[in-house]
Amino acid sequence: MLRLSLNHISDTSAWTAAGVELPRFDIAQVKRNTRSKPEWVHFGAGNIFRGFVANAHQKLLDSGKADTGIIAAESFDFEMIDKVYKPYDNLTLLVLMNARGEFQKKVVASIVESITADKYREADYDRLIEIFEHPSLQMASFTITEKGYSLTGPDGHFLGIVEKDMEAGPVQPIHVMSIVASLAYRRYLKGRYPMTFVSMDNCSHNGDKLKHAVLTIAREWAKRGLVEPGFINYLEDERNISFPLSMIDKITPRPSETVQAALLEQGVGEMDVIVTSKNTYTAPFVNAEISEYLVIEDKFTNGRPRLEEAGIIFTDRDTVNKVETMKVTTCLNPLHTALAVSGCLLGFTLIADEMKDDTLRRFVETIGYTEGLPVVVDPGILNPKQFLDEVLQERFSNPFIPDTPQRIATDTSQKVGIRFGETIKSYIRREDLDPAELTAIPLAIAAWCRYLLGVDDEGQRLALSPDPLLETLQGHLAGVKLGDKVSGVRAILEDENIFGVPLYAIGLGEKIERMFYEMLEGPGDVRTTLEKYLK
Ligand SMILES: NC(=O)c1ccc[n+]([C@@H]2O[C@H](COP(=O)([O-])OP(=O)(O)OC[C@H]3O[C@@H](n4cnc5c(N)ncnc54)[C@H](O)[C@@H]3O)[C@@H](O)[C@H]2O)c1
Ligand SMILES: O=P(O)(O)OC[C@@H](O)[C@@H](O)[C@H](O)[C@H](O)CO
Repeated sequence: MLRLSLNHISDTSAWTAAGVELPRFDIAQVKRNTRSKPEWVHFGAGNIFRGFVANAHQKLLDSGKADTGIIAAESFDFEMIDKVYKPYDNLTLLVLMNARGEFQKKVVASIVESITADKYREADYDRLIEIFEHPSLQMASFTITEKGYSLTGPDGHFLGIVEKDMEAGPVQPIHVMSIVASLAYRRYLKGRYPMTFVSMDNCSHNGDKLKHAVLTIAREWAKRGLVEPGFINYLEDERNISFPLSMIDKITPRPSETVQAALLEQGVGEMDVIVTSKNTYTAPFVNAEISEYLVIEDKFTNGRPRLEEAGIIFTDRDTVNKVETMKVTTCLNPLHTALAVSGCLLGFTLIADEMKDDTLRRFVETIGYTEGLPVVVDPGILNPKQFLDEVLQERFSNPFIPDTPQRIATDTSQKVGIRFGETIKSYIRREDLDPAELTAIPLAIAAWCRYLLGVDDEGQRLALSPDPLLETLQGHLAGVKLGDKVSGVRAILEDENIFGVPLYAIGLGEKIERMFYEMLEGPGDVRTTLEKYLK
């Protein structure tokens, strides 16, 4: 039985016989190079990082175009490092699946160190500081989910840990944004060396969001005299520290037990899927689709790996902004969220199965083609219609991609403003369009509110995916049952922090409420409401 470790992959013939591609570079040498000349740290050691970003870098290592690896830093869920990085020598088995169900298997070894950004693990934390004090460091990248950048809670006030970090200064940070600010401060003190921070999360203007969060923390420290004013200038000056925008796209589902079982049949063992106590789904393998796009604003202050030679597009800010707007607000993520909440309500556990359902297919086609495309931003480098065609006809429909509505429904409160609010804003801006005429987007929002009830379309209890606002949102719907004609749904819909638009002022609030109450009438009425509006 093959087991993922540096020792085991040295038996190349056994892995090759199992159809697994192996790294073609000298891992020990790259590890030594990285130790003495660290160039790239990544925060958020999750699936997309291992399945896409690390694999892209491996292409450079394999072809001799890079000689240092990536250092994975985990600031939130330390169990991942302890359970799927260290025991497997930081290796990942990447499984890419095409629409015929064939696996392309590859060992990704470009992550050569894994570190917990845990102030109680001194050796790790000291190494992180050493890395940030090193002039060679070119970039820190991030896939920490949208909520990772959030410093405030539902009430608009700073989170408790953020307040503590602001009081304590750069010595003992807990929140990932404080950790980053504090490491940047060490770099500033050491030599004011330049570097670049690249957010690769699915949020609009991700680089700006990262910059805003890091600067907010730093400014609070400066106000309290805990850092010098020069540090703020250092962070603000784009010749020192840059925060490019990016757009990342590759459907990377949670590791699936079906894939684990198939790997076992193909002779690869010890691939257990782990759900950590912080609810991260992780495994020694990552399963993903083949399609991938990563577009990054080319604004690096201390050099960068030649990732363009691994298929990554570097371009100007305006183009990234457009391509990200196209994907996150129109052509992929809104459709995903609509399938997520409706799929959970209707008992689906696979996105591809939802695409076989006529009503749900019509639902996302209407959001994409009918409501999204008229206001889509055309980035020039990718054609929105072709991108949408590929999403709907190939990517979502691929039955071998084990993606679940439950994964995508995670943190929906953090995403609806971007995924639906931006299109609604475009309808408000355009004189020839009226947001009140929209149908499928309000239906998706109504379905999300109906989902928050925690009762599926058959009237059975529904376990909801984690969401930082879940308690508050469910509080508005407390005691509401099927058949009720009153509820606190209006309080949810009125919250402009969530949707980014005043739904009632633009004639959508009442419409969504109406749809919500129709879905609430009785068992089966989520489906009948969707059918009624999507005829
Ligand atoms: N999976 C995909 O299909 C995909 C595709 C494109 C973009 N993305 C982006 O990448 C993000 C991560 O996706 P993934 O598949 O790697 O998820 P994952 O669950 O495998 O990993 C999430 C990572 O974020 C960290 N994290 C979670 N909450 C955090 C917090 N509050 N503070 C700091 N770190 C936190 C976790 O510890 C983990 O390292 C997504 O939220 C999205 O923005 C994902
Ligand atoms: O990762 P999230 O939580 O922002 O969103 C869930 C999915 O919509 C997302 O991961 C997509 O799979 C991804 O954006 C495809 O590129």
